[in-house]
Amino acid sequence: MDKRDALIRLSGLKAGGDRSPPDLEVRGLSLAYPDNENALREISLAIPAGKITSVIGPSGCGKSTLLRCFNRMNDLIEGAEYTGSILLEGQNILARDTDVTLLRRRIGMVFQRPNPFPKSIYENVAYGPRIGGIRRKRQLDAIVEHSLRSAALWDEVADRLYESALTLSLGQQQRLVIARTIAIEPEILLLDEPASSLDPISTLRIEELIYELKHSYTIIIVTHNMQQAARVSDMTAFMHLGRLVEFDRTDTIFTNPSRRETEDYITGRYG
Ligand SMILES: Nc1ncnc2c1ncn2[C@@H]1O[C@H](COP(=O)(O)OP(=O)(O)OP(=O)(O)O)[C@@H](O)[C@H]1O
Repeated sequence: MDKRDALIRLSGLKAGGDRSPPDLEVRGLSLAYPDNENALREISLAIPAGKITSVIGPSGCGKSTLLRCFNRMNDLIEGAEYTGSILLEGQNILARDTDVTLLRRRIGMVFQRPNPFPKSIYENVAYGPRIGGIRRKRQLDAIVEHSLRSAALWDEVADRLYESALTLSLGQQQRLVIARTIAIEPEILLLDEPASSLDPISTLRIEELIYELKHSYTIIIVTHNMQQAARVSDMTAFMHLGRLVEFDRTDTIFTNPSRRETEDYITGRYG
């Protein structure tokens, strides 16, 4: 089995199948936590495939909660209850019988703070493919190199692959986490404020990387940083108090929003 076959097998794609990102559509999604009945209220939106969608809005409006619905991370929160559906290629991923492990392979997530494993740089990236059944060193080497290159980190770490990931700078760690996510070939990437703990230069590198990655993935990014949303995304969703207020092309949201609440937020009148 060559590397591509291995990746295809891991991602559940058909052999020789295309890598065009799948459609993702949210329909009437509501979510309640025990102490917040309206964390999400009747959200509906179609995430365009192969594009970057930003989710913006004031603190506590439900951005991260929405993001976590896409790979069922809210299942891990006791008492979180949701209704509605999210269709991935027409199949409701919120259905009880969804294989959540496979789903999380198809929809990878990167969190706010880099969370590499306390292992070598190589092991961080090889871990997922190995769990997925790839054992041959040559194949793993190829996946590690490809993933690190895709995450724009290879040149900085090629000669120190067996050093601890914790010796990397925070910005490098976040790119490593992105490489680790890419290594299992997801189709969709969820990024929850991926640059918020980074310095401006590392932030710029992550933004450039996100922009590059959109050629291969559908990306949904939660950000507090409106300039970042304006710079990197094709589409922007503005949320407030658990509702989706407006969803449109990013340039429209930032230059000619149709809702007063959106305008107030992007012009800094609140939030
Ligand atoms: N694990 C949880 N348990 C209970 N309530 C939660 C949990 N996570 C979030 N909430 C609540 O749900 C609402 C939405 O939170 P969420 O974190 O999704 O908002 P956010 O827009 O991402 O906020 P921020 O920008 O501050 O990260 C808030 O009222 C929050 O207190």
